[in-house]
Amino acid sequence: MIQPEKKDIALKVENVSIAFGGLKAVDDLSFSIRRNEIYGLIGPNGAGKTTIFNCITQFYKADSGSVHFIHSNGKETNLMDLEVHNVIKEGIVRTFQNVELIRELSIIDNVLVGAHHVMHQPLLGQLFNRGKIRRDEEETRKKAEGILEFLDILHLKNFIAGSQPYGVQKKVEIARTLMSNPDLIILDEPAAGLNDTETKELADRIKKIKDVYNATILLVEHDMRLVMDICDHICAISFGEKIAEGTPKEIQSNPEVQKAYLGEEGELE
Ligand SMILES: Nc1ncnc2c1ncn2[C@@H]1O[C@H](COP(=O)(O)OP(=O)(O)OP(=O)(O)O)[C@@H](O)[C@H]1O
Repeated sequence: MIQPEKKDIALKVENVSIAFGGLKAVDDLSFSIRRNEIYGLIGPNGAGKTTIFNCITQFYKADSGSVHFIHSNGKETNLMDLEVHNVIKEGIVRTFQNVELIRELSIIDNVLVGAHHVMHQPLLGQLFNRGKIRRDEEETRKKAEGILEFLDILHLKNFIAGSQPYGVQKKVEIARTLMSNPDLIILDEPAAGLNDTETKELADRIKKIKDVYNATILLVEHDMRLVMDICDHICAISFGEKIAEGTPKEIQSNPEVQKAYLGEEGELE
């Protein structure tokens, strides 16, 4: 694979390792993601995909290695220096393997939760700037509605999130990430639980998100058709180690990858 130039890189994972007890879940893993690309992380069950996501977002602190995020203005941040709640302020957001919405709230309110850290005002500001706060809230609501429209679920905005089909809930989760103007969106198995039609629609949306929101996207996914269809580059891991990296075509024909998947349901087609 042609290595990207430094200025084109958005995320650089270098020699990251983490062990749980005696088990090395991620072992000296390195990869770089280009700005404004869709990058896929694949591997059999238990390969360490979610663990590396957690090491990037600082939910887990890696035992060794570094994770650098490079902003479009060239500023570089070692995410390992940050606490988990500060990672979002760098423009990095994620969705979870299992949808994590506030089930009792309406769809629009769930999306508005995604603007919380942008909206935060000190108490004195809240007392003296009521007009401005109202205008900000209106603007935020309009933005949320715009995102719901982009994802074709604006007509459902007042429905309770927990009452909606899984495909809709997944879209709401994605909508929430878009509220914070992210530079890097991390999607953990976005197609899990979706049917074929929903998966195709999701693939189309993820490509559009990349273009419309000018974001870089990192995803873990077992649905190989989705991965091969939308990813610009893919990293395949097995037992926490990188076994291959390249374009979808290169990954599909890689013998090591095929061996790792032998007997797995997710065939490389
Ligand atoms: N908090 C933890 N404590 C102990 N072991 C863990 C922890 N998190 C992950 N592991 C172990 O690390 C290994 C990698 O798990 P991980 O969830 O990252 O795999 P994965 O590739 O995301 O799998 P899947 O595709 O099934 O979601 C597994 O053996 C898992 O049991």
